[in-house]
Amino acid sequence: MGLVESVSLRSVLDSRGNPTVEASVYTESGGHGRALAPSGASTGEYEAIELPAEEAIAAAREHAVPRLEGRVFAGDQREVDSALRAADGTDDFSQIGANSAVAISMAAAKAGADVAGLPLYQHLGGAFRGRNFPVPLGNVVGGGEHAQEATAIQEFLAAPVGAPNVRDAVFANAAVHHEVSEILEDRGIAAGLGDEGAWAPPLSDADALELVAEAVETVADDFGFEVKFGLDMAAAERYDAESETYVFGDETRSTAEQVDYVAGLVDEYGLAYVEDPLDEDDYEGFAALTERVGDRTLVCGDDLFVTNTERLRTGIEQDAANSILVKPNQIGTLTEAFDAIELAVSNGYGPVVSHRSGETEDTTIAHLAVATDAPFIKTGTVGGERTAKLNELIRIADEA
Ligand SMILES: C=C(OP(=O)(O)O)C(=O)O
Ligand SMILES: [Mg+2]
Repeated sequence: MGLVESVSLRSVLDSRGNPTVEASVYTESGGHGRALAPSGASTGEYEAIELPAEEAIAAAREHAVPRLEGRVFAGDQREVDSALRAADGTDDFSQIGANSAVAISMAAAKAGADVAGLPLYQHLGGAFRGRNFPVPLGNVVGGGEHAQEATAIQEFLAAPVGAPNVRDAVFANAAVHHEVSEILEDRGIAAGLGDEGAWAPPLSDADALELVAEAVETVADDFGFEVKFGLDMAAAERYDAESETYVFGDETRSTAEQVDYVAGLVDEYGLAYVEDPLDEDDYEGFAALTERVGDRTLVCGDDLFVTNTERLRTGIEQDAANSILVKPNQIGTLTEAFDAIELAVSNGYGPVVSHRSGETEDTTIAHLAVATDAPFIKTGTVGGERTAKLNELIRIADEA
């Protein structure tokens, strides 16, 4: 039925104007799936390797495609993904590229769904999937590696935790984005947009915190439900291993000071979410912060866990966090992203399915979040490659 007949690969544009890998999978029965790889800028040291698109395509054509065509069924995701692993033969997909791997993995899932005549979320989630929808975390202000001359903290994320449905949540985030723009205009602060479509104003972190707090309060009043906010500090990008300090703008902090600082922000601003507050090697620092504030906010590991079950297991053993960011291209296959979610959930960690700063019109992560009943999805606020996922969530909610 769903035997893979052919796999084709090409290089296309991503949202930063860089080449990325697109895969098409066709089955003998006429099923088809197409998927595109995203790309990070503030990548974790332990992520699977993204190769230059043309290199990844050539390597996958040579090593992976022959192991798939006529040999695996598109609907059998584990079989597809273990064929990709076997074809690559390394731990980090450095042979065929995690970008080729993830594009093929997601395209096969879509071809499997097509053969089964099911929407992707239903194919992935099965008959017993949950009925919840993820709360979208929407990047409204940002800097770090995603914009020049802007905040040191990478992302300020609206979190409409009280929204009654996914549509209202998505529109609340867009309203926060508009509100931020109005406040900036009133204060005469010119700002461009960062890679993810967030405002990138030349503000200190302290000023940006005040501004976003004001914007979410206004929108919460307008919409009549609770809208909080959170942060992705992307602290690994700000950690200087030699001096063992974090440098955020004009401020330099020791690890203990960084823990104090973040714990203070959680209480001062009622933060719903803090991602990568410490360096990607600092399980201990994460654990110290989680002990302090883990009962009232999500402490999420992105660069810390890189969607890798082994690193997540270490985190679980050390009580390092209570949440994991899930980016399929960090690990290379949908199977391993699923495994990370399953391990997280069974240990009380909340999975947050996530886009990358370099994105495409691909909507797989919206389906992945719904299929796994993930409590949160982080996929921007405005901009076509972000709204592709947000609008897909609204469509899924309408049809579910
Ligand atoms: C989405 C992020 O950025 P990037 O894709 O650049 O890693 C992130 O750090 O969570
Ligand atoms: Mg991050």
